[in-house]
Amino acid sequence: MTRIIMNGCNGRMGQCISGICKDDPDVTIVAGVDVFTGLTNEYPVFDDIAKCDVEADVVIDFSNAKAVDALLDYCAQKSLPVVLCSTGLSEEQLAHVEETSGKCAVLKSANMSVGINTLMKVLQMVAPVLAGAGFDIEIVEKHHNQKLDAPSGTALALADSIKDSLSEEYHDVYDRSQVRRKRDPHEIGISAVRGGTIVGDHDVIFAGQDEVITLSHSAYSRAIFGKGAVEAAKFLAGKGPGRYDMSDVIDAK
Ligand SMILES: NC(=O)C1=CN([C@@H]2O[C@H](COP(=O)(O)OP(=O)(O)OC[C@H]3O[C@@H](n4cnc5c(N)ncnc54)[C@H](OP(=O)(O)O)[C@@H]3O)[C@@H](O)[C@H]2O)C=CC1
Ligand SMILES: O=C(O)C1=N[C@H](C(=O)O)C[C@H](O)C1
Repeated sequence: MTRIIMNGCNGRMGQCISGICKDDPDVTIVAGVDVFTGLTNEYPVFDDIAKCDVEADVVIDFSNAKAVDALLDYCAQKSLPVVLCSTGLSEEQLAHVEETSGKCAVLKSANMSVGINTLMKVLQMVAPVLAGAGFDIEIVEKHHNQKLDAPSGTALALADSIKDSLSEEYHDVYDRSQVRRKRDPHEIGISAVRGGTIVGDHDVIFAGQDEVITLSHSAYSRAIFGKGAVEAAKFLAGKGPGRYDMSDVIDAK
């Protein structure tokens, strides 16, 4: 039985994961942490990770970038593996993630779905061919109107996958409102749409001369992220210090 601390337990993803864990006999949430304590849960809830004094095997985090530093310090101090899913982390926080992975197991992924993680692999095959043939690369992401960060962590991770696969240097461009020049062929344009209850759509557009290829992923429910996070928690429990990602979880299946 994998014992989970759910950081951000009263948010959209925290509640989704609480439902998934109820139906999975191999996992149990032993405690939750959330600054919002207005919900009733079947496990104790702490308003600060530092107060969470329960025995656990792993933390799943879907909270807020602001919560991540205290979480990393807690996991490092307890040598507790952490599945880090919050997005919008600063460069300093990314360095903190790297440093923490020397003290405990850290699996950081901006998207826990099988589909997006497969798309990343597909992009590494496709992008060198299409970029080599002069296709421009653009990413458009769409999310609900409650999302705090833009562009999405997934859009940034898709762009990173593409850049890793290319021999020439490419750079991300987020805002063209002040630009008075033609598009640089080595740009990866990233655009964010926010509205309604869109769970998460990502289009990777390769635009060439008289032809366009678009690779799209649409999330129809948060369960795809929740199931991935619970599988990641099972995988990470008991692992020693180091950096892991969703491809480790998917490949281990
Ligand atoms: N990797 C992935 O696959 C996915 C990642 N995400 C990311 O996960 C994060 C959460 O998403 P979502 O569930 O939709 O967001 P919500 O805002 O619905 O939930 C986040 C919860 O965390 C709480 N919170 C804020 N600060 C802290 C803190 N310091 N300690 C503990 N809890 C805190 C919030 O409280 P309050 O509302 O009072 O601020 C809220 O209850 C986001 O960064 C999102 O981008 C989302 C989906 C998939
Ligand atoms: O905030 C969300 O909702 C989501 N955030 C993640 C991101 O920023 O990429 C993943 C998913 O698309 C939903």
